[in-house]
Parts: sequence; C-alpha cells; structure tokens
Amino acid sequence: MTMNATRLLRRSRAEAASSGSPSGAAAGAHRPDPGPPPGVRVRDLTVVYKTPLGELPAVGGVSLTIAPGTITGIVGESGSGKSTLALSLLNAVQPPGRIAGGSVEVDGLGDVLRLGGDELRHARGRHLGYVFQAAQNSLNPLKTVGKQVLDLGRSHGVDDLPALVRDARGLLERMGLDGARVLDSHQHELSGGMRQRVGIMLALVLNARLAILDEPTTALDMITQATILRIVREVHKERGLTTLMITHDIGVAAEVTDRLAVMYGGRVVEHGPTMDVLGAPAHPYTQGLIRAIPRLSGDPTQARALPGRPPTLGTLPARGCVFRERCPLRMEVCETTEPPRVAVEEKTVACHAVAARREEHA
Ligand SMILES: Nc1ncnc2c1ncn2[C@@H]1O[C@H](COP(=O)(O)OP(=O)(O)OP(=O)(O)O)[C@@H](O)[C@H]1O
Repeated sequence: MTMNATRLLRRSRAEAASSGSPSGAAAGAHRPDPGPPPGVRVRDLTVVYKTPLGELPAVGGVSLTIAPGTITGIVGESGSGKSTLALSLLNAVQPPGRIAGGSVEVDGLGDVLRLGGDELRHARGRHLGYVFQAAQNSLNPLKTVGKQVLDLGRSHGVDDLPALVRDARGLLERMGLDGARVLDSHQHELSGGMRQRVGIMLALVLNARLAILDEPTTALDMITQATILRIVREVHKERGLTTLMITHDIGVAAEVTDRLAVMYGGRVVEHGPTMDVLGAPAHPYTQGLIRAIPRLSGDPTQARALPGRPPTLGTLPARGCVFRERCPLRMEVCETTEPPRVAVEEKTVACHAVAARREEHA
C-alpha cells in the first residue's frame, strides 16, 4: 500500500474513533447530490451467444420498464436469462455473447448500449452499481478493502478521496460492520456475509443510483441472508435508489421486491406488482412456479414440481411460445406465433391463452 493510501485509511480510523457514530447511508459527501432515482426502459433487447449450433438468443426481444425508486425482482429458473439481462443493463455482455438488438435507456444516462470506452467505464460505478453473483469471492485477495475503495475512487477520478473513504466506512457501519476494521482487512479475514456487504458498499460508494444485485444472498446461511435482505431494503430507501435484484428464490423476491418480472427461456412472461404476480399469477409458468413452492402454495401436500425441464439455448424453440412444451394451456397458435403482451389488471402477461380468455370476456 502506498504511504498516501495508508495515511487516508489511518485518518478514517481516527475519525471513526472520535465520532463514535456511523456516518449513515445517505448520498456520499464526495459528490454533489446525483438527483432522483432513475427509471429504466429496456426495449426489444436481444442477446445471443455463439454456440456450435450458431448464435442463439439467451434474451429474446425483452421489453421491461423499471419504475424509479422501486425494487424490481427478476425471477426464473436457472438458464432463463436473468444474469444476461442484468449484464446488458451495464452493457457488459462478454464474448461469446453479443447484444444483437434493442436499447436500455437509463434516466440521466441515455441508451447504455450506445456507450463505450471511458463513457461506459465512468457510467459503471457512478450511475450503475453492480454486485456480481458470488460477490463474496470477487474481492481482490491481495489488497485490503480500503485500498480497493481508493483504487475505485482513483479510477473514477474522485478528487476527495478522504470523503470517499468516509462514505465507504459509513456504508459499512450502516450495514452493521466495524467500518474502519473492515477497510483494513483482506478478503480472507472476512466472512461470506461480510464480503457480501463489502460488495454492496463497493457498488454504492460512488453514489450509483441504479443498483443491480445478482443473487445477493446465494451461499449465505438463513440468518445472514435475512440480514442482507434487510440491508438491501434499508439502503435502497435511505439512498433513494432504483434497485434490480436477480434471484432464483421466489421467497427472497417476495420479501424484498415491489415489482416482479418472471423470466422463462429468455422472455419476460409476466411483470407487475409483486403482490399481484405472486398472489394472482396469470401466466401458466408463474402459476406452476408458485405451485412448486410449499410455503407459497399454502398447502405443503399440494406442492407440485413443474413437469419437464427448462430449455437450454439449443432446445429453445425458434418460433412461437418458448413455454409451450411444458404448458397445460397450449394451443395451436403457440407453435408458430410469439405470444402478445396483454394487460391483466396492473400486470403485463405474454400468453396466447390469457389473451384469448381476455378477448372472450371483452
Ligand atoms: N458464456 C456463455 N456461452 C454460451 N451460453 C451461455 C453463456 N452464458 C450463458 N449462456 C446461456 O444463456 C442462457 C441464459 O443464461 P443466464 O446465465 O443469463 O441465465 P440465468 O437465469 O442467470 O441462470 P443462473 O440462475 O443459472 O445464473 C443459458 O441457456 C446459458 O446456458
């Protein structure tokens, strides 16, 4: 560690000792107020991966509006395209993947898919905070957390590094940790839950207002999981964020999110207020997912796994509805035509059967 870094971190420790209280999680002092939480509009997003069978879509024409200030969950089985969608929001899809079409408009940033080079690097961190899947293991093992905060600040041209370190400490203390001690620690000195909190701090310390959390509680024990979820909710509120949370665990989504998007085979099949999606699911896939979870279905003896297996890129049908193979409501049109998106109360549902039923009742 350079002398300068050591001095900055020492100063942070001295301040911690003299102030005695955490500096809270409100927006950081090293930067003027970045404004209200942003809205996000994903339009016709298609992301393909190169495979031996050619380029195949992991995300197929997804449109999704994320309202400012909400916590939106993305749920779906493994391979449904959740992480690929999250990476697209940062324009961070890597080869053999490629964003083949669409746009991702973020308030205050414009279309993220049109950003490149320095602009994009700047946007990540300053506007878009991302906690990777398995963030517990993504810290640099050779550097203390404090040094990583300073590296982050320098790489984003932060002038007031002491203020940045103070914010990092405040965020850590807000999340129930001894901030000064954690800043002084290496990854191996921290538990999984502590590392996850460090990941959240690193995503937010530059004042990003759009937080993207990919499976933030995977691999944590139940108690630590509950703590992290509480922290996500509280920090979201205090810092005025728009938060997107990827999870395969509907129970987690039910606890934390305001709105829920259900993905299947690279499509968003149902989206709306979490209470409505889980309480009155309209898409046959969402209905099946909920029936498979005893604590949500209400009757453990009635819990039934969805028949069949989720598709892979190679088995995904090129035309028609991607869910039809497993669908109890399958109709002829599902073989050939992509389902329309229909409004069902406050939800949007992509299903031919739901659309047909609505027409009957119209
Ligand atoms: N690097 C890659 N090369 C080829 N195919 C990929 C690659 N990354 C993902 N895929 C495929 O794209 C599809 C979507 O994957 P993605 O990881 O986005 O799904 P997910 O819902 O996040 O799954 P999980 O919960 O398991 O992470 C899957 O079929 C996956 O096998």
